[in-house]
Amino acid sequence: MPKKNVREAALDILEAIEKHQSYSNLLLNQVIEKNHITGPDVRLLTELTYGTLQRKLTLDYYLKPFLQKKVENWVLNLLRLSLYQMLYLDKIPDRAILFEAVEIAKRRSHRGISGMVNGVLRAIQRKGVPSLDNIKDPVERLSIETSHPKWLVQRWTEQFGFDKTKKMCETNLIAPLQTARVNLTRSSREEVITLLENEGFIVQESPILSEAIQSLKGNLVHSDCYKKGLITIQDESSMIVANVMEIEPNQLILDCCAAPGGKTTHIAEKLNGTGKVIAHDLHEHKVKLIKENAERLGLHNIETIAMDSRKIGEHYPKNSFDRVLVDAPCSGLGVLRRKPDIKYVKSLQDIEALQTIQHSILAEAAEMVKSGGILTYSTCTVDKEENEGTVQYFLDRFPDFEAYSIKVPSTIEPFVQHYRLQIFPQDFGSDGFFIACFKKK
Ligand SMILES: C[S@@+](CC[C@H](N)C(=O)[O-])C[C@H]1O[C@@H](n2cnc3c(N)ncnc32)[C@H](O)[C@@H]1O
Repeated sequence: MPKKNVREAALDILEAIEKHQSYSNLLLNQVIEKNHITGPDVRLLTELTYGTLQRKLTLDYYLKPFLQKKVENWVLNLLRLSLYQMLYLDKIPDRAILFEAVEIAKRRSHRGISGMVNGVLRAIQRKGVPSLDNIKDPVERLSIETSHPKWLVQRWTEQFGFDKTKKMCETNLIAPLQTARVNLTRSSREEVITLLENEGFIVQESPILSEAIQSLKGNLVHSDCYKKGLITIQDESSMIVANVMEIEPNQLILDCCAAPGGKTTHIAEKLNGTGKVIAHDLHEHKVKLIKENAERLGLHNIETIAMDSRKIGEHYPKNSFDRVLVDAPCSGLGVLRRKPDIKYVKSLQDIEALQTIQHSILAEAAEMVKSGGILTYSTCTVDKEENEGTVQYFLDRFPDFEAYSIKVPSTIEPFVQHYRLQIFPQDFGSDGFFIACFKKK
């Protein structure tokens, strides 16, 4: 198969994202595979795609005075892609950026378009981009400067204050470190670090969790340690969830929203060969991912079922599980560093619709918990109404549960407030995340 030029591949991905064909991370992997892109080109493609997407609103602000009339979407994306390189990447000379942009425009269209692309980029080179100081409203300025929609910056400012919002928006522009969880049923963190170093990776211990490692160089998915089931790629915030569930040997645990199985497998590891985790997700193809992960990690105490967790009451007797986890489908506003497209497509209506689903799943999950058992609710989002609102809904609706103060490692303790934990991306450099526990009386 012919290899596609990296910039053209980036443009394809940007366009597909805008047409809502898929999420950026999935599209990137598909394009890398399809075009046999390898080594430094993978890094460049990732940087170009994520960088341009992350900075979309800022780039549009800069481009606006140079565009006389509306341009086709692919042309706008080509201009964004080129300007991103001109402004944020110092290793690529402007003349190379302009040359590539014009060549792509020529291949895709007629002379008029390539001339216009050339003209706009040259004008920006000559005149420079407009200053952000022209924006007087602080919320609007933060929105443009960090490329988050204004409604979201406004909402976060009302919920958490301007300073916290500013830090969050700025952190969302920084690529996260890859982190992994060591499968402690098979190895220790020290052993895995040595093995990975022998493979040429540069890794270090996580300062916040004893089973976590951080990769400073190299994609751990390609390591032998990963293939042999010694590690799972997982964000540190996600790893906190199984840590607060107070898992003990021989427990029966229900994971209501489990695919691809990051937390299911962590729970199974904590059960250390005893007990059982029953893992649900909506569709068979998603459940398959949990099975594959369990097999890779050599975990035999996991049972998977494709099921709508809004109907679990039809499948199990009441009060049958020691622990129940609802790692709910959510607005995902805590993972904007990994999925920048989310910030442009999620709306207030989405948050409300997701909350309704969360309420239904929690209502069913509540019935499943044994007396004295713990129900854990978590999301990878930062939104007070979605998270705290759901907690309040639950406590009001289920008086047989009480808010249960979560027990976290000492490094995370200062962040627990009112029994629950809202992690911001700037707190530890991990995903924005929310965790609350309820104990059945
Ligand atoms: C946040 S993700 C779960 C991530 C997973 N717990 C992990 O750690 O790998 C939420 C999951 O909920 C699933 N989901 C959404 N609605 C559901 C429902 N009604 N019943 C069961 N699963 C559902 C989605 O398919 C998605 O896989």
